[in-house]
Amino acid sequence: MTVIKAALLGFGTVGQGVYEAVQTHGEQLKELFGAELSIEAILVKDLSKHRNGVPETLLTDDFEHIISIPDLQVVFEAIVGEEPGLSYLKRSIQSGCHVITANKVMFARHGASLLKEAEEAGVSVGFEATTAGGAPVIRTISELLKVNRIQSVEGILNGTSNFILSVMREQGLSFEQALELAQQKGYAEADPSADVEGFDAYNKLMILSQLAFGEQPDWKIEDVEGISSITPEQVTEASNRGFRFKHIVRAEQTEQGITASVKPVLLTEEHPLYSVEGVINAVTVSASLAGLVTVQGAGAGKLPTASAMVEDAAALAGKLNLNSTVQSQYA
Ligand SMILES: NC(=O)C1=CN([C@@H]2O[C@H](COP(=O)(O)OP(=O)(O)OC[C@H]3O[C@@H](n4cnc5c(N)ncnc54)[C@H](OP(=O)(O)O)[C@@H]3O)[C@@H](O)[C@H]2O)C=CC1
Ligand SMILES: N[C@@H](CC=O)C(=O)O
Repeated sequence: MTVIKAALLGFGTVGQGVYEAVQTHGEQLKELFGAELSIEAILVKDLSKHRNGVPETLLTDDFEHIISIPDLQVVFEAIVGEEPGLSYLKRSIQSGCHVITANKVMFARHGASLLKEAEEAGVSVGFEATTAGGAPVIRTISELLKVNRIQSVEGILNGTSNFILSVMREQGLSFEQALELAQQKGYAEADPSADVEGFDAYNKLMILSQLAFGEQPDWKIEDVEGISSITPEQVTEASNRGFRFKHIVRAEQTEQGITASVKPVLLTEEHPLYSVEGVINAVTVSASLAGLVTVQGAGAGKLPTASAMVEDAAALAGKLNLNSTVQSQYA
């Protein structure tokens, strides 16, 4: 059987979601590609961990094993931190693979150079999953607003923070209880301080700024404010007065350059982001011709994030090599 060989780096919340999505939506992918998308190997850090629902023979802790798979065409990356993700993706690009990443920490800092390397190598980089999970904000800006000049982007970009603020208000949970729930649901980062101190939203804003304005604002990481100091009493008092705390990011093109902010804000019912609740993210783009365009959807979690990654894979239809009748060891 003709297969498109793919590898998966990381088998945590997101990696498991990608594996599941490829299995449950294999027919749709096959129809798009005219061949089966086959996950040939999965890179993990700790081989001794018990993993459900995946053949043990697929697992490896050695990237060299992955990169030496003959005719490998697609590498999905869902591991944590700048390195080794960046090096693995560079190696994959140099080997002629298309890469698809969810790793925003890495992509916020190195996305522009990775995209350049990929262009030179004639392959593509999918990064929809880096920003706003399953809500297709990257594709909306990069493919549907190509002629428009983007004036600003504003929104809620951290699912964990929005979830915490929502359940503190709705269910009267403490900050710690709400965070624990977000962790159980697979929304939070491995180090959740990235979520609640605002750095995750900061990284996503950097990615959007690069995409929308071709550059990132020149500002210091100390300017980022998270939600960790907001108390249940403040949430309740705000709610009684008709306000909701929301963690809002904003970047705007001005004559002086790009200005940006990442901070909690009190919103009234009239504000469009007031009713964006739970793990949902929303981004409003102000575009020169289209006006205000809002994209909204689940900003974190296993399947919404996997959705963004397999949709990036779907965008490779027509770019993949289907001439070889490659034999998968599993087909
Ligand atoms: N969770 C979410 O909703 C979203 C997460 N992301 C991003 O996706 C990426 C993955 O997130 P998530 O799945 O939640 O994270 P997890 O912590 O659940 O999983 C991380 C996976 O990466 C593996 N890993 C970590 N370090 C290495 C390494 N050095 N070499 C090989 N494998 C490694 C781990 O291996 P092992 O299992 O052996 O420990 C694990 O399988 C992160 O960059 C995150 O920021 C993006 C959008 C949404
Ligand atoms: N921890 C992140 C996961 C998705 O990017 C979040 O909560 O938004």
